[in-house]
Amino acid sequence: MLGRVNHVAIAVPDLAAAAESYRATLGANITEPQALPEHGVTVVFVTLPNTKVELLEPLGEASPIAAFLAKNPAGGMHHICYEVTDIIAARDRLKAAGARVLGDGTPKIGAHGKPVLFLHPKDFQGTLIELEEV
Ligand SMILES: CC[C@@H](C(=O)O)C(=O)SCCNC(=O)CCNC(=O)[C@H](O)C(C)(C)COP(=O)(O)OP(=O)(O)OC[C@H]1O[C@@H](n2cnc3c(N)ncnc32)[C@H](O)[C@@H]1OP(=O)(O)O
Ligand SMILES: [Co+2]
Repeated sequence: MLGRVNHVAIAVPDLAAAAESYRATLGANITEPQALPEHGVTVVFVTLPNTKVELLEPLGEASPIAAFLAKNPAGGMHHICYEVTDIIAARDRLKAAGARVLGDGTPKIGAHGKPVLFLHPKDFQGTLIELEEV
């Protein structure tokens, strides 16, 4: 069911500082900041030869990363995103297996303009999983 790792996400308290650290200190290519109010985050992607790193900063009053940053004020690894070819089939298979699909189970459009869903970290070894249809 799982394809490539699309991205690994890091929640950060200061997106500009994190992006500058990746650009200037690590010499990475980074994208322009993208505000995604429906997801409650602003993102920058670090583009790498084999995958991407997504830097996330909270946006708005009800950001889903606010509690995570309260527990990890300096930031930290937040989720891993796997590609799937059929997100509805993947969702239904996971639900049938007892995994908790977050939200109402309807995919949202993610940062790449593709449908995404999230799976509860307590069901997957303490790691929040994002699925992205490609
Ligand atoms: C940019 C768009 C898109 C893309 O295209 O790439 C994105 O990536 S958007 C990224 C942000 N969106 C989301 O994270 C949506 C899904 N997340 C959620 O619905 C919530 O964050 C959550 C996972 C349900 C957590 O809810 P929250 O209210 O923050 O915390 P809880 O207290 O309910 O947490 C319960 C439990 O889980 C632990 N936890 C929380 N977040 C993580 C995490 N990222 N990784 C590992 N574990 C996590 C939390 O610590 C709690 O554990 P205990 O303390 O043991 O109870
Ligand atoms: Co993501």
